[in-house]
Amino acid sequence: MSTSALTHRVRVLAAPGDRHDEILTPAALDFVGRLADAFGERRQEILKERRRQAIRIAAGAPLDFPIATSAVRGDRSWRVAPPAPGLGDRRVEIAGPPERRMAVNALNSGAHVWMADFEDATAPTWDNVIGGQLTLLDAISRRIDFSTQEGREYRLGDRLATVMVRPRGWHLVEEHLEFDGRPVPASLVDFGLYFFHCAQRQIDAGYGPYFYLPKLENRYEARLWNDVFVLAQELLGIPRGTVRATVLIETITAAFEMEEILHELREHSAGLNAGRWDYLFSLIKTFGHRTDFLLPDRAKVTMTAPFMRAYTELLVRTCHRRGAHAIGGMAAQVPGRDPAAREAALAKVRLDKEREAEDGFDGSWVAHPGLVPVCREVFDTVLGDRPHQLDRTRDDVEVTAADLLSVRRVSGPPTPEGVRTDIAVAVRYFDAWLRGEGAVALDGLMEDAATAEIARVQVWQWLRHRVVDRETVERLLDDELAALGAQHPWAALDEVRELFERTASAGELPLFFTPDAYSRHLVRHAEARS
Ligand SMILES: CC(=O)SCCNC(=O)CCNC(=O)[C@H](O)C(C)(C)COP(=O)(O)OP(=O)(O)OC[C@H]1O[C@@H](n2cnc3c(N)ncnc32)[C@H](O)[C@@H]1OP(=O)(O)O
Ligand SMILES: O=CC(=O)O
Ligand SMILES: [Mg+2]
Repeated sequence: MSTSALTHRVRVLAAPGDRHDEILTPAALDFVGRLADAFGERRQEILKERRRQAIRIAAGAPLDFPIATSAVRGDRSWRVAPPAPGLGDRRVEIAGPPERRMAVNALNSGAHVWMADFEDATAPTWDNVIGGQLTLLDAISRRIDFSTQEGREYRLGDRLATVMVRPRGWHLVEEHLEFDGRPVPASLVDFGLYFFHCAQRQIDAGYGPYFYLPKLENRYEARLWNDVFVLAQELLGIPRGTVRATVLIETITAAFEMEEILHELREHSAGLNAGRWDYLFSLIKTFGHRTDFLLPDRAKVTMTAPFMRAYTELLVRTCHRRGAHAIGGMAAQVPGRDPAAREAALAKVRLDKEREAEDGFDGSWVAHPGLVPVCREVFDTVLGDRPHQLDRTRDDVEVTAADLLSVRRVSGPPTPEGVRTDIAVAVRYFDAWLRGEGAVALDGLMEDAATAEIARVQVWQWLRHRVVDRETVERLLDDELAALGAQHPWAALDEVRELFERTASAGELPLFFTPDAYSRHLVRHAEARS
């Protein structure tokens, strides 16, 4: 692709970092500029529609499977594209931020897929965003090997996981890149830079440019992604249909449009994933104002809760009817070092994966290399030599709108320990995120942006329904901040307090904690460079 007149409309507003010029080439910026030019307005429309939908629901409009698309659901003839090279067998997928050490570990972990994550597991500092692109470029070009000062060697082995990249969601912008004086949608930055530098390299290596798409709320958002793929392939002369993308069903509204989302993306679809943590967050956020949606401690809302089960059962049935992989969600446990805690974590992960494999999922996510064997073992037992179980069409599953929303059966107030835990998680995670870490292990659990969203939105909900009083929350917040300060003298206590107060205890509920926190705390503007 030749650079075009768009280059001067794209500006980098950040100080040059080490090797950033390898990613921010004029041609790559031009490519991202073209995507921003073509899709920036539609992204705005999508955000407006999200707000309109939230208002409709708050005013009492029922959520249901859309009547307008009943023909798509009723037509048994369509299927998604067949699995692309490297995506036929996905029984174990490991997620993690695109950081060099983690990348080598994930690629060598024995998992079939590495989900390189710019969304829930990455705090989007400019260094993390461009560093992540460099990690991907180096990994895919097989020049990522390195040794640490302590003499530890990180070398890619012979059998590597297939790379799938998760760009940031439509709600975020990248303020260090401007197109026509406006920040570029973060989704287009992460997707565009990876696609520009690595799509052809991946094809040459026998794979392709593969993606995970986060936080979609409806079919129009899937259509937008499909159009992005079509244009991106056209611009780089890559055959249409080379891209594959797995959509995370992780919002309550998307659960009502699973078939439509597959249909929109069908020539590029690589199935659906049960993004259970954001799903729970979305449910609370969407219906937080209703007392019948009051949820107790996070630990009590498990995947066997009827409404969570309805969601995963529907996901498997929907995917398999359309020839698409159904990928399970993230069990939050990480192994840790203490042998007893490790055993307990492994047992919990095993149970979770067993349920998924028996329900018909074709594979599932793990958060840590130490969990790859258990996930593999469970899926090996169910799949045997078969790469997947697409033939299990789950015609026995019937899920209604009421089933997806049957929260009443688990609803109730929190325990004092549940309240304390959520405040501790939010405080500790916000501190890590503000320092550039998007995923952390806290008390044996993986915490990331999705789980932190649950923590803060639960506190908001409990305050709103007065099942917890403000004084208690303030006292616990003080305690947690004091404990954090004692443990980490460098912690950004004032910023964390402010972030918590704005997102968990303010009267109005911000839709995400990340956009505003990003603008206030992670953006480091410098003179425009191009
Ligand atoms: C809700 C969702 O969206 S889930 C998906 C998004 N979330 C994620 O992807 C989180 C993925 N997991 C992680 O980031 C990490 O496991 C954490 C942060 C939770 C814990 O990491 P650590 O504290 O480093 O764990 P631990 O000390 O046990 O790690 C041991 C080794 O395993 C590596 N490791 C741990 N997790 C991963 C991972 N997901 N991918 C690759 N390597 C990993 C570490 O880098 C470390 O390697 P090293 O010895 O070479 O330095
Ligand atoms: O992205 C995954 C989730 O559970 O959220
Ligand atoms: Mg998520």
